[in-house]
Amino acid sequence: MTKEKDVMIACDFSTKAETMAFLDLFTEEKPYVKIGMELLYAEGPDMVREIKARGHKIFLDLKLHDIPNTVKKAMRNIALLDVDMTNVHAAGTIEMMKAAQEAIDEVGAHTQLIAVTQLTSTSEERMRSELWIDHPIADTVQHYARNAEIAGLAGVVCSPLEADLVHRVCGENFITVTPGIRFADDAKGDQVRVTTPAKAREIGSDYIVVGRSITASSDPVASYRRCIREFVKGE
Ligand SMILES: O=C(O)c1cc(=O)[nH]c(=O)n1[C@@H]1O[C@H](COP(=O)(O)O)[C@@H](O)[C@H]1O
Repeated sequence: MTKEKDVMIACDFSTKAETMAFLDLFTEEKPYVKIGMELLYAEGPDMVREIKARGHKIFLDLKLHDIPNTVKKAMRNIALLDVDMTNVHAAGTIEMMKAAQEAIDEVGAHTQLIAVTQLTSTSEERMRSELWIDHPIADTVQHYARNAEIAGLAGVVCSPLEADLVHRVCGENFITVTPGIRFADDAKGDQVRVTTPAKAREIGSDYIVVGRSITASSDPVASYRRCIREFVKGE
């Protein structure tokens, strides 16, 4: 079975006006968009409904991490928006991830739930010295992915460098959504575990999440198309 691959644009803007002006640039395609905390906290859920009504698929990235009961209730409200994808932190435990999935199932939404394994801005050194996680990052990612699978989730967020490792433990149908994407000549910024769209394809990511390499580009549509060519089409 060939799985769908796609490019998600991280719309990390602070206002609706900015976001809509950005999306208006795309006259020929309807990119999969990721809406995060910055925009949701500023503009509220109506913004999500509006972008959905314009025909975009939406990954609502709110990274829930709390006690199971609170996460379940919050996830119910996300599920009612019927977005295509949303996420929690795998560090919240299997019980918390199960509670989140239950909320989606109870609402009957088609939303795919995925779990963040280790943020792409985290290094192994920082995990050891600050978080006291004394395991290689790849092992932690694999272990958290397995926990997400046990909880019944559809996949994980991980670095593109780890997509293959995740598929090896959780199978090819388990979705890998991978931020930490940069073109070879781009600045890394706050990201640590990064690679290019072409390399992400080679390693086996299912979706790449691309923010600044598209949104801060002098020609965002051209940069988006470059991601599609390199990652989806393998050209
Ligand atoms: O869940 C995410 O989307 C996410 C997880 C992660 O580990 N790393 C990560 O960068 N992200 C998000 O992916 C986007 C990456 O943006 P750029 O670094 O600008 O490409 C941001 O919106 C982050 O919030």
